[in-house]
Amino acid sequence: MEQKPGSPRATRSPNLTAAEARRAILERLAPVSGWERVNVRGALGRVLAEDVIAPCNVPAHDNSAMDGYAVRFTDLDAAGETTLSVVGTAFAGKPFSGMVGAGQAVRIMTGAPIPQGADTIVVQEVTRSDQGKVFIPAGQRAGQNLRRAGEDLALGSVALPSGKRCGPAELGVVASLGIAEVTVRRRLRVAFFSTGDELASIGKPLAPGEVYDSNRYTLFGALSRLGCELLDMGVVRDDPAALEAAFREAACSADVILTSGGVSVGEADFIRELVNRLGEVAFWKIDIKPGRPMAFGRVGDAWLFGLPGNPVAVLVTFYQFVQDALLALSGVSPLPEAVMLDAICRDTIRKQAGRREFLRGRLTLTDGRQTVQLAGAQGSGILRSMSEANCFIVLAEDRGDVTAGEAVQVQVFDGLV
Ligand SMILES: Nc1nc2c(c(=O)[nH]1)N[C@H]1C(S)=C(S)[C@@H](COP(=O)(O)OP(=O)(O)OC[C@H]3O[C@@H](n4cnc5c(N)ncnc54)[C@H](O)[C@@H]3O)O[C@H]1N2
Ligand code: MOO
Repeated sequence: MEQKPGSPRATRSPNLTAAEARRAILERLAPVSGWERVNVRGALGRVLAEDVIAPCNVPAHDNSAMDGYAVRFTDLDAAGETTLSVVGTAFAGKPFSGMVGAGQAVRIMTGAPIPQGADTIVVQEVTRSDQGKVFIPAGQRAGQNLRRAGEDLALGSVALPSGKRCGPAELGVVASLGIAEVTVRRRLRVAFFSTGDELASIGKPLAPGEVYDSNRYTLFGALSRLGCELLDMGVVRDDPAALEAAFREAACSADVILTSGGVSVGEADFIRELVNRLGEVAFWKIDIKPGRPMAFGRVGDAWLFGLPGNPVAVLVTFYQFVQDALLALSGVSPLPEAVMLDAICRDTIRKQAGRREFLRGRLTLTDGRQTVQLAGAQGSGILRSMSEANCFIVLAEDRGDVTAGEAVQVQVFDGLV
């Protein structure tokens, strides 16, 4: 259809935007089927295939949040000091079995069950004790310093939902319920290889014009952290027959195929053509930098991500598109949201409007304000600045140059829990 000159579509690039590409990928993907039972430690990094229902309350009983005295609130003088007789001691794991009667208190430790009759804990530091008596000052609140049974996880409730990826906190939650095994989705199988005649394997001297194959190690790291089952297929030469054989083998053995290199328009860039023949290329150009040529599609029953060869473009496309796709295929739901922050940019940056740019940045707190600066040179072959960065500076499509002192959005690399 003809476009009116000046209308937004008339000037629009035929490539997808980053958001369109993410959507196009994610709307096609459904989680792999298949599950297994694993023990608590084995659940680290795995995705729950069913809800974990609490078989008990956590905590199992009302208990004290502080070291102090368990008392009856009605005994306390609101206006002055109250003297109570100490009739016993309650430890975590060694409850006081008697009853706290009128005018009585029980010495209690953090975590110890609340003795019968008591309803309030007075923290030790505000009290005095002498010869079996404890003196409680005015100003206590009814029910203070108590942790209720089930206040963390209530019996019968969903402690962890299906689709949750287990990190350290989830392992702790499962263990706190006394559960020894959980049901998780099977691991995603990912086959990956580097393409290029110039690639040399590490440990060998470089011939003229060669570079060491670093992308396969970067991808190994990124994929291992996601808990994928890996099929490392090495380096495949820029030879259509060798590439076809590699794709066929990968498609038979994996859910996902990841390649790097060969997706641009050079004479040795065969990937797109080949995938179109063996399956389907859904798209292969995104208006981003770095990482503009990235092919997404299918080969046989496997999903294909043909990442660009430049080492930084590999990581940018992996984090912006592939990682969430792999998580979605692994059954993670909902997908984790990227941590985006506003920060004052300390550098001036030239930016071409019409594409989304991801720059490597270092985010710091300077004089109480979040500020970010470029983490070194930004060429898409310069991996060192990636290793020195702790965030991407994300410049949206409609943004032009950034002048030092302006606010920018950053995407923080790491989650903690
Ligand atoms: N005429 C055009 N040229 C290029 C375009 C374009 O649109 N038109 N796009 C540029 C962009 S952007 C990128 S990114 C690259 C992507 O090209 P390829 O995916 O075909 O990648 P290669 O040409 O194979 O390699 C690019 C670069 O990266 C090095 N490389 C490749 N694999 C590895 C590896 N496993 N480990 C380390 N380094 C690797 C390779 O030696 C090249 O230097 O194309 C631009 N050109
Ligand atoms: O993907 Mo390229 O320059 O955008 O690295």
